[in-house]
Amino acid sequence: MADITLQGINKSFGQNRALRNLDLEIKDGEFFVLLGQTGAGKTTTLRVIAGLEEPDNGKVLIDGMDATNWNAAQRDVALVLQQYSLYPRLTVRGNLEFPLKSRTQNFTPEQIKERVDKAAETLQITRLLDRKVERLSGGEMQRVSIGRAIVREPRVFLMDEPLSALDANLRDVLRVELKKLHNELGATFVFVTHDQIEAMSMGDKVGVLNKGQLVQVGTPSEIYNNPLNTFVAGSVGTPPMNLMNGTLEGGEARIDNGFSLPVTAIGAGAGQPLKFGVRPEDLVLESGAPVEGRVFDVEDHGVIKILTIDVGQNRLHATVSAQMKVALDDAVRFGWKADKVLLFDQKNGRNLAYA
Ligand SMILES: Nc1ncnc2c1ncn2[C@@H]1O[C@H](COP(=O)(O)OP(=O)(O)OP(=O)(O)O)[C@@H](O)[C@H]1O
Repeated sequence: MADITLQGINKSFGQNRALRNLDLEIKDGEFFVLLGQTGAGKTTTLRVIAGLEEPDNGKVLIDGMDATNWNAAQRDVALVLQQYSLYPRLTVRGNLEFPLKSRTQNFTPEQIKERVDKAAETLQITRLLDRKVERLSGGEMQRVSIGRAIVREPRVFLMDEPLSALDANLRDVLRVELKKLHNELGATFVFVTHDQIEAMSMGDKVGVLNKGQLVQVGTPSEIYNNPLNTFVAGSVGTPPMNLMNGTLEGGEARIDNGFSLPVTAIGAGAGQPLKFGVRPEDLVLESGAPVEGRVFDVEDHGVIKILTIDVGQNRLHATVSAQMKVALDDAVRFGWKADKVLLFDQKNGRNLAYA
């Protein structure tokens, strides 16, 4: 079990600044998700925590102790990767035993068997123990790689997009299982992904990384409901938040080349160029609503429909009930939930509620 703290970490590869003054605090036993697009610095952050990458400056603390100069083995962390990195010719049991048989470990054969059997049971792969790894499916292989981390009983599990090579159904199953595993083990998990659904559904805390900087850390609902800026607002939600340029006048949002609707006054933002943010589920479609738009696209998702609506020069997404009868090119009327509209500074993208 361990707290992890990164303080002022910088890491460059040549001209390329992968991490910029990164501060991060992960609490003991937390399921912490690092969310970011490709190249944001997620893997580099994990490798710095693991002791596989040396930061140019800054500190890594584990349980409050300065671990910056500790090697990977001293840190007692286990890394699970997207690529399985298993030994294909060994059996599942052979792969699970492997980390316990290295020269620096002093486990008796009984202890090894006990740990392997326990991990296999936890991951429901007992029936596969004698099978060669090369004859497993992708999902089974990923369970084995997680098993290889579990047998070591590390203080921290570092997971680098472990589900991204799996098909969607299997990803859903393993997402739930990983959360259960985290509860059972009570260990600290740091989980890296570019998939916002994974991040929001798994994390106790989510840290949003952009260009080597941590933009916001919060619970999934804080990140969703109160994004620090337009970058975070656009990083979570399917489809993401609608963002429209406009100004605030007399308690109304005047959307450029579009429409006017009331917003709950927050006492800031009048007279300056703004971006108004509203989630697709906070647009309200009903006859008699104040604004008219035209349906550009309809996506039927079974339980809900996602409409793309053109209003003047703005293109908005709205989530509606699957029962709503609507077709391409229909005229629809909508309003919004005035208390759900967020105001962002148009220039720097910051949520005015944070300013
Ligand atoms: N060993 C390396 N040599 C040179 N550049 C590197 C190296 N490792 C990472 N980088 C660069 O550092 C930046 C951050 O990379 P990193 O792999 O941490 O991002 P990431 O968020 O994990 O991306 P992805 O989702 O694509 O894996 C990228 O611009 C990458 O090209």
